[in-house]
Amino acid sequence: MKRIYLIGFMGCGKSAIGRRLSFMLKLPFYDMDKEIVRREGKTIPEIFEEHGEPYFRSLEARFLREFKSDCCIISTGGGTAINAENRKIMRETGLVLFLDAPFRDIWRRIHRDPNRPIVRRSTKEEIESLYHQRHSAYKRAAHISVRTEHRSLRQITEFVAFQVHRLKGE
Ligand SMILES: Nc1ncnc2c1ncn2[C@@H]1O[C@H](COP(=O)(O)OP(=O)(O)O)[C@@H](O)[C@H]1O
Ligand SMILES: O=C(O)C1=C[C@@H](OP(=O)(O)O)[C@@H](O)[C@H](O)C1
Ligand SMILES: [Mg+2]
Repeated sequence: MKRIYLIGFMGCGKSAIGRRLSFMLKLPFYDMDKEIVRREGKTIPEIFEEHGEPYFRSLEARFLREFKSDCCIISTGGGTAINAENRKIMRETGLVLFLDAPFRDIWRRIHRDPNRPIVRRSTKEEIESLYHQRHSAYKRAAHISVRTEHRSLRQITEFVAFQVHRLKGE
């Protein structure tokens, strides 16, 4: 089996669902943000502040270009799927799932989080506009879209696991 990628806007649940899915499917889990933080020895806000956003984007692209393992779950960052080369790599090396959450759920989850530099530097209106701008890139990248509204983490994880089994059986 190839890789399973979770994509979507900040706060849609990529990290939380990826971790649960890895327990459920007994597959290794990689959270791209955490891998980048570990390799750089800096937090995401520190990387943004000290080196700028383009440098962070180059680290995301390099992670995908150089990553070697198969049969694993990868939670991307909210901006990963915006890059065309990243989309191509993900679609060619795995199954790409878009966690499609409504903006009001997203905003409730992220607006007070100090670890997301894009949220820290923007107004609610700017984040909402970014949410709409990015939506089509997520749709383009994804093999499957999963609507998360009114669903618990457990329900979403079970649904994603079901989709993975279904596709494996085809
Ligand atoms: N469907 C959901 N129901 C309840 N809480 C959720 C749901 N999706 C995400 N969360 C919570 O929202 C927060 C942000 O989720 P996270 O996995 O960090 O998002 P992402 O990695 O996509 O930015 C976490 O505390 C997570 O547990
Ligand atoms: O949407 C974005 O551009 C970002 C999302 C973050 O990941 P999450 O989607 O896990 O919050 C992290 O990669 C960084 O703060 C930039
Ligand atoms: Mg995350």
